[in-house]
Amino acid sequence: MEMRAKQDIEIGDDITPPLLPLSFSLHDSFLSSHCSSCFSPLSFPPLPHHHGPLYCSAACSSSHSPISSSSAESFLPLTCPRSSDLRTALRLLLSLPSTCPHLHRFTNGLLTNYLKLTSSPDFAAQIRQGAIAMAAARKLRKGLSLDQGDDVLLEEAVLCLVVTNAVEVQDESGRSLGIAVYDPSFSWINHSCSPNACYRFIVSPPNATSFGEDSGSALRIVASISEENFGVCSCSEYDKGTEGYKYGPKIMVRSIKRIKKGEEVCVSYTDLLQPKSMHCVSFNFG
Ligand SMILES: C[S@@+](CC[C@H](N)C(=O)[O-])C[C@H]1O[C@@H](n2cnc3c(N)ncnc32)[C@H](O)[C@@H]1O
Repeated sequence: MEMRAKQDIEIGDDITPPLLPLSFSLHDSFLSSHCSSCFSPLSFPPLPHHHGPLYCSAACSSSHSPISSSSAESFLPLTCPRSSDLRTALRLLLSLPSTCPHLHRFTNGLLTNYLKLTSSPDFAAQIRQGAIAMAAARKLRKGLSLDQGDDVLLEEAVLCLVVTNAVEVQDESGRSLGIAVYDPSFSWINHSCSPNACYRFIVSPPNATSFGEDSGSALRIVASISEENFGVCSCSEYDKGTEGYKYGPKIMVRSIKRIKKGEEVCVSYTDLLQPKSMHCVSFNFG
């Protein structure tokens, strides 16, 4: 899938409204200093060696802690590498069907890239290890233990979905606080080394209106089926999307060039200040 402009767009225009995430998680190193729900800095000093979620307000706690506890993330081993990926995937599983009908794309329209990602034996082993940790946590929450023969395909697919679609959420100083997965309005936008749009985050506590949030901008892009997906899926299958969060880091997309109606809208998935040769090669989209 790809996204195209619905109309002519001028440079510097907002092309999406602020979008709330479908799932998100702070990186381990920010769990003790930032709110796990809205990602704003906590007003009290960091709690050393703290691993679970902390919240800035009762509103954040009541919106997020039920999700955090039903996702089974507190049963993950403490030493999991990149546990923000696993927490994001576990939280996403709460809103997805418990079976895995399409390995290639979930019913919310998001691509998993399962076959492509698991074609590398090293990466396949990492995905499997993460999926086993997730499946074991889900079973432990029910007082059960994972059996050797248990199928972890659903967990593997959702972890691949996170790897494919999650973006690093940065604060104003460019620090990467955690990751978030957004619905197809954002996630269907492809990468370009010469993008015509960029994105930024709105990280603020509930009820605080941040700059740009009240701009009243509408969604000015529309899904289009790329050659690769032609005949495999139709946009209407995914129109409803998945219900996301009420709080969390919001994302907005803005044009950085004039874009003509029908033209594909692309962002750069990486820091454009890196040498060009590096970031184009690293995605291996060839
Ligand atoms: C966030 S998704 C973007 C939407 C995706 N094209 C889809 O059909 O859902 C990221 C994935 O899209 C594909 N992709 C993104 N930009 C691409 C590009 N410039 N060329 C080829 N594939 C691209 C890669 O498979 C990548 O892992």
